[in-house]
Amino acid sequence: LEVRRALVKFMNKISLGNISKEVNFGWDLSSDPCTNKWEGITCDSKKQHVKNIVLDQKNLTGILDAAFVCEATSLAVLSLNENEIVGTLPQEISNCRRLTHLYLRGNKLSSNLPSSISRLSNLKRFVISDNAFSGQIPDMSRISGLITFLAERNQLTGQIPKFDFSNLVGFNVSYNNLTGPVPDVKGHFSSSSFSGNPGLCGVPLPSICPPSPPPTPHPVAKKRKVSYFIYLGYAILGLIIILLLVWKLFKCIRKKKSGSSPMDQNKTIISSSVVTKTPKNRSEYSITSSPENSMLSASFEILSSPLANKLRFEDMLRAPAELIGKGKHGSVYKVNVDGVTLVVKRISGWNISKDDFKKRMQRIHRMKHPHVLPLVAFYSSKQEKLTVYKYQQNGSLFKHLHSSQGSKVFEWASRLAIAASVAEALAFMHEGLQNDDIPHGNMKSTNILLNDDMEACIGEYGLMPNNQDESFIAQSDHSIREDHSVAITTRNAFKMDVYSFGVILLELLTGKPVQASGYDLSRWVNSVVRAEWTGEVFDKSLITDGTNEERMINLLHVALKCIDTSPDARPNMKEVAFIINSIKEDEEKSVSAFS
Ligand SMILES: Nc1ncnc2c1ncn2[C@@H]1O[C@H](COP(=O)(O)OP(=O)(O)OP(=O)(O)O)[C@@H](O)[C@H]1O
Repeated sequence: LEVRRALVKFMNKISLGNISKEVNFGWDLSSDPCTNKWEGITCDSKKQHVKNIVLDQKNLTGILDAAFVCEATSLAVLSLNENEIVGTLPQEISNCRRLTHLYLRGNKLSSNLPSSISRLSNLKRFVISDNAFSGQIPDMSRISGLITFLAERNQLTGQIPKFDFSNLVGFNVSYNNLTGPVPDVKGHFSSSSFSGNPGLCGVPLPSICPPSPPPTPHPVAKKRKVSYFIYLGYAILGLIIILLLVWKLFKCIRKKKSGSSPMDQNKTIISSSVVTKTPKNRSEYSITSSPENSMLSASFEILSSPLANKLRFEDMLRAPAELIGKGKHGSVYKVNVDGVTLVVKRISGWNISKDDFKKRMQRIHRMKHPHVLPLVAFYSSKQEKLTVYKYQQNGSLFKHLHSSQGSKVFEWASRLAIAASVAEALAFMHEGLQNDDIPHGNMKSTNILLNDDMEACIGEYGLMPNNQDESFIAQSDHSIREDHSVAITTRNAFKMDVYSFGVILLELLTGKPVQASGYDLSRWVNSVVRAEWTGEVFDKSLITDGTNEERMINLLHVALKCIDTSPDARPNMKEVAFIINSIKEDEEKSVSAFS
């Protein structure tokens, strides 16, 4: 029964709940996959174990949940060719230990191939042609029985790993972005197996590889050469130390003479504390060598916060910085200044003038709400925009919901409290900033932070370009990009926040992370609800905790309204906050009635 349940879940996910209603299709809990011959399933002769699942060309548009399908531990053939399956090929595919044939040709699968496929030791045929897989091909050299590897027309990169070409009868990696030399195919394959990869070279391709580095010298000569280099290294090191000392001495004398500003010191300190990328060892957010050097402090604005009273820009830049995140919209550093831990966000890719950014930050700062993380300070120059917040050691909502350390704190009452406070805070910000056209722009569970009392605070408000910059938003917000009905206008930018808030509600209710985009989760929930399996949507831990299902359904309805494909049909945040608060009040009443 366990296997049957897992297979139904697999089908539910891969078909997005649109399971065929045809008689004899099967794939439901009331029949048996073997004796009732579910569509596409072949079992062993005793009709006890599922051996093959072949669902080619079945209009499947969901995601492939390998953990569920691999509960059928005898599975040997999984064939899902010519569908429209999205998402990734999950690591759990290696749970299908007996798998011999995996066919995924002609789908919309993307992202890296899981390294776990190298553990599928019984694999004979592996076909992933015509998808959008990227990243490196995992090492499959240990799969001795592999006879076919077809991966043409994907976006694979890196070098071709080791294969035993003498065993392979089919091999094709053409039309990817692979690089480096073609391995020795022992004459088994022609150039058509490798063509369409501009970075590949060598036989059987016409392009010749650049000469390899000269052969390593004879051991004795090499040893002599090595010791020569060691001595030379010492000499250079000595010279560098002497030069450094002279330079330091010179600097001290000059400082004494001219009483130089502490700014001069930043150049070295920042460079050593933050990853360097740009030439001349400028740090990622080093601004000292920019033309605006003299205006450095002027561009840094400390906002009235008890935290920031003593904060100086120089100290912040001088402090050791740890890179804790690098997203599409910038890098985030954790910095400790005089015992206070701060988070500095370096915003990238936003063409906003220094003055506009300054006005925007000041405007946002005036909107104070207990559930919005206050800006401690910001820096705005032509090239650089930085914002400073207090570090929240309890981390983000994302971490608590989805990381393996996910704590018990996240029972229903906490989730409801988080939903209510975030909705209220967002409603407050929307109301105050409507006329200034400043929505949040990037609402997601990593931007909901939990303060010392484990209360939710919205972080990074308004750090996204205004929606006038259509291309930026279109790239950055998948939910919007996928939401074809949305023309990106100023008017519905606030409704995009509502959509994203709806996705956060779905994360709270389902306990499932957003996969490639918020749209995936919305689509899945919508499909399950349409199929009248609403109960299936909810996080198992909520169900086992005995959470009141009616209130969960009420919150789910709010979420579904928020993620309506038509922005006009979505409620505004004030309405959302009102309903969530009434659900919360109901909950509190019922709890006090029981206690
Ligand atoms: N004030 C803060 N305190 C603690 N952690 C924070 C704070 N601000 C951000 N973080 C965490 O730092 C990490 C990186 O933040 P960042 O904003 O770059 O990530 P992101 O939201 O996933 O990406 P992006 O904003 O670029 O789309 C996230 O995990 C986020 O939860």
